[in-house]
Amino acid sequence: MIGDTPALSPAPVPAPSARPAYALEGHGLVKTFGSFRAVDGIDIAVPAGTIYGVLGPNGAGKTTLLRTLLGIIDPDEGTRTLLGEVQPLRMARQVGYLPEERGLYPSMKAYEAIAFMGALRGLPLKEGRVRARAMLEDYGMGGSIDKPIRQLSKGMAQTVQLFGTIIHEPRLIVLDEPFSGLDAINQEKLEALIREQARQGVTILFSTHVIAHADRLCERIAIVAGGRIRFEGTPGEARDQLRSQVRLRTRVSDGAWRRALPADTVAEDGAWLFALPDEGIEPLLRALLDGQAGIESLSIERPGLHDAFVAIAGAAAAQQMQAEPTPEEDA
Ligand SMILES: Nc1ncnc2c1ncn2[C@@H]1O[C@H](COP(=O)(O)OP(=O)(O)OP(=O)(O)O)[C@@H](O)[C@H]1O
Repeated sequence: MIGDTPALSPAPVPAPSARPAYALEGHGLVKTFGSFRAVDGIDIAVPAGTIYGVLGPNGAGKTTLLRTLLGIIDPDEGTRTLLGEVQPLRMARQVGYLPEERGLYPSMKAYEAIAFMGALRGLPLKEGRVRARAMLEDYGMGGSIDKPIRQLSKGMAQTVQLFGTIIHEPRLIVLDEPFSGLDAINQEKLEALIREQARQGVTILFSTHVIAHADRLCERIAIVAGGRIRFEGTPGEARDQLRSQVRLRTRVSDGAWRRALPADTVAEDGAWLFALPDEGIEPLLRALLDGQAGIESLSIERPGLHDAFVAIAGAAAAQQMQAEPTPEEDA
């Protein structure tokens, strides 16, 4: 949405040593629409230079949270700091924001649209045009440089908007559901682009309802449901909230060894399934060997981020996420 650009009153870029530890901070944020609390008391801190994911189902409050942090909407309660500035809009030229509702002028040529978006964030048009052409060329979209937006596929137009979001080389990039509407190849390219920006020291904050992207990309995540953060930490820490599962297959179906299996063991697809015991696997292994259970296979399965999400945000929220359309359906 090109028009989504606040009035600019740039603050000077601080020297690297003066840069804040957190690119974005929110404390006690509340945003209500009527009596509905879309953001219901959120504390968040996005470390500078990290890739940070806000993960949650539709309606969780992700967009409202991002917009509140950016200063596009004001919270009813709480405070926020963007790149060390308590008035977020003062840092607008240092920020690239890709809103969920995409939109470009259909008659504008692809490179012009990118340069125009850069100009809205203070980049001279001439420089923007040069950069835009190079970006499209490097990305394998050289054939689309001079095409009007209306002739581009939805995914290509989205890429153009993404380039317009980053052309002015912001220090903070905020992307609202950037993967939706992209096919698998372009999702991969976007992941690579996000990693490359992070390598250059840019902070990336993105929202998603697709757990795999967050799992692959993010150093830290916040799981949001019902306007609240239910978990904050690394994807690994989210997984650690759950115990690993043991999957055991035996050649012998019964025997005294069965008493060694934990009480919560269930049978699934011809295997025994149970949570890894607190004391580890060795005592159980010994009992199985002594009892001649005939171990066919035994695996310890670490929970995935999806399992952690189910446990943290609740099965209902996870089901809602699974019901989301695939990129192809989305396109
Ligand atoms: N301007 C508004 N007026 C009234 N209700 C709103 C407004 N903006 C958001 N909401 C409501 O607040 C809740 C959170 O919306 P939000 O867009 O922040 O969620 P989200 O997690 O980004 O989900 P989605 O991915 O579907 O956009 C939703 O129930 C939504 O209907």
